[in-house]
Amino acid sequence: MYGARRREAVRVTLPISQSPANLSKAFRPSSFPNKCSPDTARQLDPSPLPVKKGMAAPRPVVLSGPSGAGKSTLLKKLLKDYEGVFGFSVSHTTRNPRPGEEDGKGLNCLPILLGATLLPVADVLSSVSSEDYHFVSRETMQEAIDNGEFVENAAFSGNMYGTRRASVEDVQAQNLICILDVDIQGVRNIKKTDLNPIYVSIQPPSIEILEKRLRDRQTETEESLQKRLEAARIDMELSKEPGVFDIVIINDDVEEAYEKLKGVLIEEIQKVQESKKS
Ligand SMILES: Nc1nc2c(ncn2[C@@H]2O[C@H](COP(=O)(O)OP(=O)(O)O)[C@@H](O)[C@H]2O)c(=O)[nH]1
Ligand SMILES: Nc1ncnc2c1ncn2[C@@H]1O[C@H](COP(=O)(O)OP(=O)(O)O)[C@@H](O)[C@H]1O
Repeated sequence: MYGARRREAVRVTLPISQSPANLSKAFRPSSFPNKCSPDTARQLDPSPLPVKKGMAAPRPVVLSGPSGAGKSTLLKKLLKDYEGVFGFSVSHTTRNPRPGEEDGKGLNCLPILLGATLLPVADVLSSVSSEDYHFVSRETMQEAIDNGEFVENAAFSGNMYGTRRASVEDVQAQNLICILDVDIQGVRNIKKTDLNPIYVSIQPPSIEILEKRLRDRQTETEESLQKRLEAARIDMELSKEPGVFDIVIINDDVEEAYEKLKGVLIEEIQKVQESKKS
C-alpha cells in the first residue's frame, strides 16, 4: 500500500500456541466457532513458541481513533516490520463482512494460509487483513456477553463489537504484544480492567480529510459513512481529554505517524525481542 513491495521469498514463521497441557480454560472451545483455533493452527505448525514460566506477558496496546483514521494501515506496517512480536486480538462483531473479509482471518491465522511453503512475505501480508473479525449473530454475541466471555463490548454504527477475553489471553500466552483495535467506548471499558495496556489514539488531520479517506476506501454505504463521521466527531473531542491516551498521533503523513507509533512501543518491542534471545 505504502512503500515498495518486496518480492523476496521469506519463510514466515509465526509462533502459534502452547502445548495442550498448558492451555488455559479460555483456549477451550466455547460458544464461538473459531476457524482459527490454536488446535487447528498447531496441526500446521509443529514449532510453537514456548512461553517462559514466570515471565510477565508484554503490555498490550490499545489502538483507538475514528473509523478511517488509519489504524489498520499503521497496524499492518507494524506487523510486517516486527514479525513474531505482535499478535492481534481478533474482535467479534455483528456487522456484515466486507468483500474480502473472512471470519476469524487475523494475524493468528497466518500459518494456516502459509502452511509449510515458502511464500513472498509481502504477498502474504498484503492478502491478510489484521482487521478481520469473528462475524457472529446478535444472539450469539449477546449470549457470550451474558456468559462473561468479553473483556469489553460496545455498540458502534448500529452493530455490536467486542473483545473476547480468550482472544487476548491467546496472544499473551504466546509472549506477544497483544494489539486491540477498539473504539472510544472500548477504551473506557478497558480502563476498568487489569489489562494495563499502552493507550494510543490515531487521529486524522481533520474531519474533512477523514471523510475523504473513508469515501476513497469505498467500504461504507452513505448511511454507515455518516454514522462513522458522527462517531468520529465525538472521538476527536474525547481524545483531547488529558489522561485518556498515552499518546495521540495525528496521521497526516503515514511515515511520520508510523515513526511516532514505533517510538511509543519500542520499549515493549525490545523486551519481547530480548526475551526471545534468552
Ligand atoms: N469496543 C470495541 N470496538 C471495536 C472492536 N473491534 C473494532 N472496534 C471499533 O469499531 C469501529 C468500526 O470498526 P470497523 O467496522 O472494522 O470499521 P473501520 O474501523 O472503519 O474499518 C472502529 O472504531 C473500531 O476501532 C472491539 O472489539 N471493541
Ligand atoms: N496518512 C494517510 N494518508 C492518506 N491516506 C491514508 C493515510 N492513512 C491511511 N490512509 C487511507 O485511509 C483509509 C482509511 O485507513 P484505515 O487504515 O482503513 O483506517 P481505520 O483502520 O482507522 O478505519 C484507507 O483507504 C487508507 O489507505
